[in-house]
Formats: sequence, C-alpha cells, structure tokens
Amino acid sequence: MSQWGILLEGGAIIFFVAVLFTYGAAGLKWLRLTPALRKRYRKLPKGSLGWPLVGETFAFQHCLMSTTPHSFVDERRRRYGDLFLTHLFGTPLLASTDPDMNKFILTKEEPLFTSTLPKSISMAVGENALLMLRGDRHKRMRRLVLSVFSPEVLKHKTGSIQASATSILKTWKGRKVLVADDAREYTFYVAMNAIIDMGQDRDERSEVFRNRFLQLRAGARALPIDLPGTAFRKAVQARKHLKTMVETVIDERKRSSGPQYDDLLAKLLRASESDGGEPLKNEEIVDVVLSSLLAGFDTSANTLLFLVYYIGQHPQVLHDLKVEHQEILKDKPADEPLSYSDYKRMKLTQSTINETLRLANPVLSLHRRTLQDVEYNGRMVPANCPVQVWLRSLHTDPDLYPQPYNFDVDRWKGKASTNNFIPFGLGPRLCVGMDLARMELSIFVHCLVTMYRTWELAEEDAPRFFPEPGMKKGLPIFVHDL
Ligand code: HEM
Repeated sequence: MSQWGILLEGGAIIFFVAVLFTYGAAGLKWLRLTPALRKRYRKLPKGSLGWPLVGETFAFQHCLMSTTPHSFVDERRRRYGDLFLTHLFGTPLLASTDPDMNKFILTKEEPLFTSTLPKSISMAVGENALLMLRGDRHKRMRRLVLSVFSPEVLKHKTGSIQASATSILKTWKGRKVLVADDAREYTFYVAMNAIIDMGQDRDERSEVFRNRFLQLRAGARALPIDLPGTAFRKAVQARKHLKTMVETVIDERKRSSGPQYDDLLAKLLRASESDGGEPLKNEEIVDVVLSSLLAGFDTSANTLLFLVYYIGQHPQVLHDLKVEHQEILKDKPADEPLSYSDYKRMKLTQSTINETLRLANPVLSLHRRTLQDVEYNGRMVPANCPVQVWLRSLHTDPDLYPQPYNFDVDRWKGKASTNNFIPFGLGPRLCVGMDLARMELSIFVHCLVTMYRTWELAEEDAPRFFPEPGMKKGLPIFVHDL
C-alpha cells in the first residue's frame, strides 16, 4: 500500500480529503456540511485512497490486465470488508461487494440513490436515454421499452433471429473466423431489427447506420476531449448523423401507409395511443433508440464471445449441449424454424449462459451516487458520494460459489435466480433487454452446435478484462464439419 494509504487508512477523514482533492471548491462547500457528519465519522467504511490524484487506478488497471483480474477487489475485501473506500479514475468512491448492500443500493433509487454515467457515455446516449431519465419520465419510458422486449413480443422473433444466426454461421465453414467480429455483427443486427427496422433499404442504409454507430460507441468509451480528430469529437459528429437518419425513418413512417412495424420505434411513435400520455418528441425517440442499441451492443456481443470460448474449452459441455439441441430438432419437421417453446426447452443452454455471465460479465460494476446521507447496517455513506456495485466480485465470492473460478454449468442445476447473481442488474433499472439477450444467445448456441461438430483455436488466445471484458485476440477459431 502507498505511504498515503498507510497514513490515511481507516480514517474517515480520507473521504473528505479526497473530495477536496478531486472537486476543489465543490469539495470545500461539501466540507461545510461536516458538523452534522462528524459524529458519524466512525461509521464510515474503511479503505485506502492510494496516491494523490491517481488514487489506486494503476493498481486496479494492473490487476485487470493480469492473470488474476479479481485480486484488486479480493484483497481489499479481505482487508476492509464488503464495503470499502477506494479512488479510481479521479474519483473517490465506495465499492460494494456485499449482496444485501448491493440489493439495498440498486433497489432504493430516489430518494436515496441516483444512477450516474461518465460524461462520454452521457453524450453518446443522450439526455432522454433510459439510463439518464429519473422518476416518472423514467417509469413511463421504461414501460414503453419493456413492452417491446417482453416475452410475448419476442416469441414471434425466434425465426428471424435463427435466420440471422444461420446466415452468419454458414460463412464460418472453411475459414479462420474472428468470433469477436461476427458476434458484434450478429448482435447488432438482431438488436437493430427489434429497435429500428430499416425496412426495404435495409442493407445499404443499415450499413451506413452501423458504421456511424461504431464511431458513436468508440467515443462513448473515450476521454471526453472535444477537439478535432479525437474519438469524442468524431462520436459527437456521428451522433448528429445518426439523429438525422433516425428522423428520416420517423418521417417516412409517419407519411407511409406501408407495412406495420413491431419494433421499438413503432412503439415510441404510438406512445400516446398506448398509454394516454403526451406524444414523444423526436429527440426523445432518437435518444431512446440510440441508447438502447448502445446498451445492448457490447454486452451481448462480449457474452456471445465468451460463450463460444468456454464451450470450446469444455468438450463435455459441448457434448451435452449437442444432446439438448438434437432432442429439440428430433421433434420438429426439418426446416421448421425454432419456436418459442423450443427456446424454453434449452435448459442446459441457460445454465451455460449463466455460468458465462458469472465468470465474464460484460458489466464490471454499476454506478450510483447518494442523494443524501445513507445509513445501512451500522455503516454510513455521506451524501453525494459515488457508490459502485461490483458485480464480478459478487459473482466470484467463494462463500456463494464454491471454486468460483471453475467453469461449472452444473452449479446452476435447479437453481432459481437470487440476489447473488445479478448480471442484468436489479430493481428499477433491471436490464430491459435481458430476455432478448438470453434468446439471441441461446439461438446462436443452438445453430452453432447443430451446424458444426466442434471448433478449435486458430491461435492461442486468452480472456482479458481491461479496458473491457473480451478475448485478447478476438478469439480466432476454425470450425469442424459434423
Ligand atoms: C448479455 C447482455 C446484457 C447484459 C449483461 C446487460 C446488463 C445490464 C445491466 C447490468 C443493466 C443495469 C444498469 C444499471 O443498473 O445501472 C442494464 C440496463 C439496461 N440494458 Fe442491458 N444488458 C444486456 C443486454 C441488453 C440488450 C440486448 C439491450 C437492448 C437491446 C439492453 C438494454 C438496456 C437498457 C436500455 C438498460 C437501462 C434500463 C434502465 O435504466 O431502466 N441490454 N443492462
């Protein structure tokens, strides 16, 4: 631990000093509130802020890039407990790895907590994105979005999702495949079909849309430096172009008496008919469309990437999956597309997805900020304090998951979902695309294991967890025929 860390360790004052350091004048203003808090100093969680300004960022990055990405959190949890103080990427924050505390944080949004996003992501998703909305506006928009991603609607999409998976997988024969690229291609078009179906001009227009979308996504992950040539500036420009494209589709749909769509855009355009509220403005629709695409893109693609990796590493799991999916095919006339009830029979596939999400969740942590002083189980978190729920450490807690770093699909047999497994979040911001994600992943696995006998790595590759979970080389593989 650094000198600073030793000096300050365990002292509640560290939090105030950190706020002062990080927020300058704003921190001073905050310090004026301390008389009320002083009594409660001793209840503040412990931890270390590492070095001035950079805090523990380097140690955190170093661990994520190493072969033991969990060690940063594991070590601090051992030393300070399930809720501890750290300082990452310029912000002092409290990290929670405690299932009950996580549930408390995620379910008590307003008046106690609010969700927060870094500046680059806020720019990319727009101020009307679900992730940015609060209170009644969030509830209304969430209801509208959920109605499109509900099982009742998704059950009609199994055939088209299967067609997308099959067409990508057919191209895998006889060539070296970079799974990361094709996973992104597949999940992007599945999500686009559910969110904004481009209709007749699909191929050409979708391609332009996709390229601009990739620029937007790159900027969402970059530093928010708005200068010529930066990823952030390119993303701002890409967003303007995407906005125009979405508005063009809106105009076409409003003018046309052509085909009826059942995508998210159609739902948003008819919002007032379905819930009696005010019609949505174009900018609200654009933000919800783009942010939903962004929220579902890397998350689903990276999960698919890890699914292919883990199944490939575990021949018994591949064998058992083949049995499950052949059973489904056996009961169907040849060439009949998968139905929703076929999908519901994919039990082992669901366990495999769970185990993949447990070990390689694409979302490392969820970000909140306290709106007032919050006391929980004898510990106090001051107002305006960033709090992060660390999913990965929860999902690899040895008390909850024996031999946590083993890929073991059997641990999910007959298990109902609990607060100890929250890859899609919890509470009022539970992922709205969860059912779509599970369905597209399951259908891809079905097509993969029924179209090919097995696959092998074309080059050595290994998981990485920084800057985001993925495979170091994008998982290059060769597939083998049945
Ligand atoms: C394996 C894939 C996915 C994972 C692991 C995942 C994970 C999550 C998590 C953890 C949250 C909660 C965020 C928070 O509490 O701050 C969330 C929210 C959200 N997700 Fe997903 N997601 C996935 C796929 C998708 C897909 C496919 C879509 C849409 C097409 C989507 C759209 C959203 C949206 C719009 C929210 C915000 C909900 C709100 O604020 O009310 N996600 N997701």
